Amino acid sequence: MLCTTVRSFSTFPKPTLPTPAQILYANKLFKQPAAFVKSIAHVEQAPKTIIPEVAFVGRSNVGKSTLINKLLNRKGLVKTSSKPGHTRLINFFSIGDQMHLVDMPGYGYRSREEWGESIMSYITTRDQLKRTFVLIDSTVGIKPADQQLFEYFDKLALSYQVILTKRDRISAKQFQENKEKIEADVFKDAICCYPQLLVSGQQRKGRKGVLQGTTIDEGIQDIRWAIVNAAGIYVPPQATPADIEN
Ligand SMILES: Nc1nc2c(ncn2[C@@H]2O[C@H](COP(=O)(O)OP(=O)(O)OP(=O)(O)O)[C@@H](O)[C@H]2O)c(=O)[nH]1
Ligand SMILES: [Mg+2]
Repeated sequence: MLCTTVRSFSTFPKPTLPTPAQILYANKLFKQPAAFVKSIAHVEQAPKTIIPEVAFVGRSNVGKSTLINKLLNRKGLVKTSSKPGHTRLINFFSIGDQMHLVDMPGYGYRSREEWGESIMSYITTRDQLKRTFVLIDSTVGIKPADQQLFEYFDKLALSYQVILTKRDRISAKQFQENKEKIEADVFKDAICCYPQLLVSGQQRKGRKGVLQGTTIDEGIQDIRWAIVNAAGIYVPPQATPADIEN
């Protein structure tokens, strides 16, 4: 059986930060035309392509749809709402026909059973799915449903990575405290989780959106690189920005 070893947080691998060339590559890729592909209720209806996919999951209202718009530099391509439970189907968006971003309905609003059926079968059976990004609201932290999901991913050896959202809603000090707690909770037993916690947020008017020493835009760029990397695109660490431009 896979994933039976429990590693302590102190031995969890250190994240490898993207190089300027890798970030440039990811930003260029995300400038390609983005389009809505289709909405599905069951995995059998998913696009019959071999394009690599990454999926975004998390509690209702955590900011999944908003983040996809931000990654694609589009305002209204993905429908968002201040009311939880807005996204009801599994929605596919393409970038330059090279990759699919998959927006999922949230959990924690309607029954988990209902969420579980269609989404779990997509997550567990879809070969094209290369990584699932689990969004956690940085102002709220990890809830039992998130914890259950992490355990499920680890049990099935499915790779996932955590993105902390709504960074702009709390002070730097509060964010740091919440982040450390989330980090300790996520990595305590996780063995299939990528070690870099990613961060997103909205820019606030009249205030530079700062994320742990970097800007919100830089946080979004790191997420773009993580997606490109998950899709299996390799940009060697020794590549320079000039290599990418040429
Ligand atoms: N301040 C702030 N608000 C955000 C952020 N991300 C999302 N929101 C707001 O949170 C609300 C929910 O965002 P959505 O993107 O629709 O959330 P979702 O996770 O797709 O929700 P469901 O589809 O219901 O599962 C909207 O009002 C967004 O404007 C963020 O980073 N900062
Ligand atoms: Mg949504």
